[in-house]
Amino acid sequence: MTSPQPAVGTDAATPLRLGTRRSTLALAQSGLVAEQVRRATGLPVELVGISTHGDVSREHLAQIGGTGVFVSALRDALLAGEIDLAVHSLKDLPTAPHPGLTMAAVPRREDPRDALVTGDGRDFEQLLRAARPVRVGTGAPRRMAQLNAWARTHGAQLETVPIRGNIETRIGYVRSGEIDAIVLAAAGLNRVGRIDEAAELIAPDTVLPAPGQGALAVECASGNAHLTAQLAELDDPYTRAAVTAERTLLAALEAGCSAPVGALADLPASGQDATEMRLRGVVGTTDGASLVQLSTTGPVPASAAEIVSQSERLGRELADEMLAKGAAGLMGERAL
Ligand SMILES: NCc1[nH]cc(CCC(=O)O)c1CC(=O)O
Repeated sequence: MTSPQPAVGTDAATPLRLGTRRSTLALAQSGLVAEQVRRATGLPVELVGISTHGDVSREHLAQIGGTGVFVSALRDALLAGEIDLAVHSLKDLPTAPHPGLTMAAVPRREDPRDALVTGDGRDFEQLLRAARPVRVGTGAPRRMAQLNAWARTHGAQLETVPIRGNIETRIGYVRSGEIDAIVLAAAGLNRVGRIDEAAELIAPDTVLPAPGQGALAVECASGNAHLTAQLAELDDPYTRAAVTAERTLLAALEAGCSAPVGALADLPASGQDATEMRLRGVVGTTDGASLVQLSTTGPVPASAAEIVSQSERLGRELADEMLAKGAAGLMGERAL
């Protein structure tokens, strides 16, 4: 994985060290960003594999707090100066900024939707017509709430099975027939080259993705001003605005990373002429019996300065409306 170091004494540029986990998805994401960084800086970039306790003990990890452990190992390496930059799935990052680190770039987001992989290629509604409860592999409260609500509109029943592991392992449960379907982020499937295996890309009107889903965050040490400026070239202002609105909504609902909150900011009108940004949000009980789903619109930020202020305002506005409709009570079930 590590490309050859330039021999000592040569005048080859010192490579930028991009820290990455070794999962297929992490390597794919890091590889994509490494290529963009090479183009933007003209510097060589080497991938540095970071092993985490979480990679060693996955079962335990799921119980002690999911992907947070992976994020921390990369952040520790950044703060220790062992690596220069790290790439995270934005949806795995806590909403609070991390002291000493800067989110230097949010590259252009790809498909934010959830995808459904099924054993026989049937889509969700076809599966619901089966006589027995459909077994869907997901432990995410957000997905459980919205899939259960969807099943209810068809008078059907779901059985959600909390499966764990990386994308390959999860698809394996469907292929072996242990479960009927699995829900995965389309972006992740796409990055590992398996999007063709999706039976359905789920419309956000039915299942809103996790805040930040499909987007990446490129992080470096705040003190590294030169690199921060170079990485800014990778930033996509529109993606930055959208994920800022989504993550502000999440934070304002005071929801943790595993809370049943879906959010998506997009442009309801297509193309360059869009003047409005729409933010949709949902919270619900995991059984899908109660959902609070609302949307609001605001102006598309016209400048870098407006991205933060306008997107944050949109996120807070929608959170206030959702809280007024009882959102807090629905999330409260997590404490039970
Ligand atoms: N929860 C783990 C995780 N974190 C990011 C992705 C996919 C990539 C992305 O959303 O950018 C996934 C897998 C999944 O939810 O299917």
